[in-house]
Amino acid sequence: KVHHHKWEISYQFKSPDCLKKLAVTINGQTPGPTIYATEGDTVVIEVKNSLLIENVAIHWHGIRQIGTPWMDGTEGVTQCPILPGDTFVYRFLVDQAGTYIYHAHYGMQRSAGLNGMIVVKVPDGFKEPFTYDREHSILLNDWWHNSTYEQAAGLALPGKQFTWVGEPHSLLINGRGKFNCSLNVGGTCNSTNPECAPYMLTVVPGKTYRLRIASVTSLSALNFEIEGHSLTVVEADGHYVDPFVVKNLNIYSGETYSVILKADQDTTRNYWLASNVVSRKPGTPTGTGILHYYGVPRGRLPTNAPPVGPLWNDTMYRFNQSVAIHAHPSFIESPPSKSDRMINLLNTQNRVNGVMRWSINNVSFDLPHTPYLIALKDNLNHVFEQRSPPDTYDVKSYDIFIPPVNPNATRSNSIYKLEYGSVVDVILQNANTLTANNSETHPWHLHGHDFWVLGYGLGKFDPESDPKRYNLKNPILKNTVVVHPLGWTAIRFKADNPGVWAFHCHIESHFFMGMGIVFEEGVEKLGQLPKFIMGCGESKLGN
Ligand SMILES: O=C1O[C@H]([C@@H](O)CO)C(O)=C1O
Repeated sequence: KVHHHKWEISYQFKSPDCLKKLAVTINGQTPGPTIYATEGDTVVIEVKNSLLIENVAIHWHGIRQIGTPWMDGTEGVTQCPILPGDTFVYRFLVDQAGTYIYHAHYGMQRSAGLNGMIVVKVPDGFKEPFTYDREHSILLNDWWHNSTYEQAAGLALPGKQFTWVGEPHSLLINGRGKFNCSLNVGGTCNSTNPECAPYMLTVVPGKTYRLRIASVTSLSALNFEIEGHSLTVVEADGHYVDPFVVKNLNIYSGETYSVILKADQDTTRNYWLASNVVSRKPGTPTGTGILHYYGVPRGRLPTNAPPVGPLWNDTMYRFNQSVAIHAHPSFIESPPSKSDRMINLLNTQNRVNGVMRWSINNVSFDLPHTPYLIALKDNLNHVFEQRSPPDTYDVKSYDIFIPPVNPNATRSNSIYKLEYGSVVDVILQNANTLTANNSETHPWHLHGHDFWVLGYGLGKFDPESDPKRYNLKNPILKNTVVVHPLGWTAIRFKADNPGVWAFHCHIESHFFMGMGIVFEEGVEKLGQLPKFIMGCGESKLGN
């Protein structure tokens, strides 16, 4: 089956947290419409860019784009941006049931509001390893009142002019939050605006629900809780997991989960849905919604305060939840037992010519203006640096517990070329930032593949002993994985999807500040590239 969608992207005034702000919308909405399809279907989205003076590109996060690498929607990597007034038609196969998201992948545009969910159902007759009566989708986000231009410009300024984006003003649940309007006297905040009425999840007593939960936050790691109810985690990034019960779910930007919720508590009251910042010192109030028991007046708020989540700096709590996730016993896809190449990536915060950057093995990533896919196919070798970035750093002696001894890094747009069909291990190592006694959480997202999560550690990765402890028995497959503060995460994937694929921290400001790399594999296997992805930089429309 082919699903056709017609989207117009435009700026509109929106009040998701009660304060009026220009937001990038899809057909006037933010979040955008949910895309529904069944495994094996084709989705066609005709995107018209009606932003007045801004380009756009849309990434289908978690969709592997096997055979259609030019549909990945990553500006600078797989396509030229869509110019104002132009229309671009995305067309791709959804080959794997599960919960996915879409969002802008151009500059820091995602945080302006261009995001939404993709729900891919299992084919008729397929039995999932759990049952439920109904399903609902919950999209979590963080939200700022200043524009993404202001944010991006501030991050690019040198020295003291550097302006960090700061903690979000609000947390949104399905595009709804509540800013405290008394802090905006004389402004445009209106707490009675129906646009910021809390999201209400209505449940019928005794019924069972599948909640598809996704995070498109620009910065925040979140903890999601439904007051008084436990959640059974059953899916992560499109893969069934061995079910496990949590009081609340830590969810990092770019991740998706399905949880099972039973409406089995006191049916004479309503309960809070709560989204709290974890892993950074919170500066944002709890984002709330309502779990509404059918029969209770909709407007009746719980009289108690909403849940505040775990301690924000309880890394162990989050680490333990990460390691609790395993593949479902009936759906184990075993990883190859060995890898052909090991890439050790050290994540550090640095300065390059006075500008604050993030780097990987001391290389801070810059996107070129000619998309790699086109440059590689057309042998435009001069449009990006041809020297490969380093596969490793001084793993043995680098001290991750102190600010970098050499705070300088270089900027480069060089890429990693992978042998087609080879098995690649990547070990991501977090270190101390430029500030003493500080290390951050980074969710890394790989385009074009799912990878096995072989292991997590806190502290320094030991290349001798840690690989011996890798989970090769029932590792989960994911497209986004967290690296905990001062910790490491090891993943394995097969480089078998011809194309060029970004791999980066899903914190939007961090990728903007250089925290990412790009893999190339098997581009020579691709036929002629479609012309409509071309026309920018040195890629000529007529090529
Ligand atoms: O990239 C970042 O910069 C700031 C801070 O380190 C400098 O202001 C921060 O918290 C980040 O995550």
